Amino acid sequence: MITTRALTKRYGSIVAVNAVDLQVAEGDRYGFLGPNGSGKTTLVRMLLGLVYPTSGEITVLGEKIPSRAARVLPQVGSLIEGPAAYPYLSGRRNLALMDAAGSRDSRKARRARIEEVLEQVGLAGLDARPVKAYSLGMRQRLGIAGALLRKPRLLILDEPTNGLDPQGIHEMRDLLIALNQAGTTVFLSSHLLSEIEQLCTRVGIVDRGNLVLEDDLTALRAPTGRVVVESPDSDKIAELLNGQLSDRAGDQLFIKHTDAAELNAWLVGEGLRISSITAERLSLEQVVLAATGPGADRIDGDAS
Ligand SMILES: Nc1ncnc2c1ncn2[C@@H]1O[C@H](COP(=O)(O)OP(=O)(O)OP(=O)(O)O)[C@@H](O)[C@H]1O
Repeated sequence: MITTRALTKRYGSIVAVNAVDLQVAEGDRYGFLGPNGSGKTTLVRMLLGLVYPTSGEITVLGEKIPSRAARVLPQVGSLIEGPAAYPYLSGRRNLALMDAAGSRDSRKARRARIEEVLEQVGLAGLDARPVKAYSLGMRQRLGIAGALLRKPRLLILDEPTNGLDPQGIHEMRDLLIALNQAGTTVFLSSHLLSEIEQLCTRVGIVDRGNLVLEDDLTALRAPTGRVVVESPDSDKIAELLNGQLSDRAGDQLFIKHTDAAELNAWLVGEGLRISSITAERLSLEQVVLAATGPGADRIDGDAS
């Protein structure tokens, strides 16, 4: 769906995007995660042919960008830096104007398409109020509705939840998951760890213009090979499993073992009491910290 090879953008002495190799597959919900100023907007703009790379290659839907942008972009919906709309016109009128550009269908078909996208984004009951009276969440959804008019195979969204309240963030997440399940590949940038963790199937982590890690979330969050055991008998367990004990924090023991159920059965068989036992998995935050080092505290962990 999207591939970049050694994609680089320099602004004078600033390297905004540095030799990035990106791989987004059909059906992904891909989260492009990085702190403010790490080059996300620049990369998104390059994907859409709005900014020209200094060097490197971009392929979107099998075609080179920017040279073949005119062929590809009709199949791509996008939302960058807040949706643009005419503030004194209604949402429907705005969508009609977006749709009019490039549509040869009948008026009836166009009206039906507008109602369909409004329904998709949860704005079916929209009245005649001008867009300037909308909440930010409504404007954001109207922007997505505009992006959906062309029934895109791919949605590219730059910080789609910026400025939304927790309810708005929740609705946007549900909307993007529903669109993805209906067949649309979603690529979005964000500086919010929790947003990516809750929404995405694949993640690319960018730090100061460099893609430092790219993988499926399930692979990043796979079991580490340790089991975390909490027990009032932690001293006895630590003694018994001395060779396998990898770490300890009070009554919490980190034991080298791949099967929590098996270990549990064995410990119980030894007459030891277990408060909790689970296979250890890293949080996305731990993965990001490991990939980027101390600078990663600039990525916000909290979406609210
Ligand atoms: N047109 C420009 N001219 C000069 N420098 C730019 C330009 N656009 C971006 N930059 C610089 O490139 C770097 C990356 O910026 P970019 O906006 O792509 O990051 P970002 O991760 O999207 O950040 P944010 O989330 O704040 O938008 C920054 O240092 C920025 O100052």
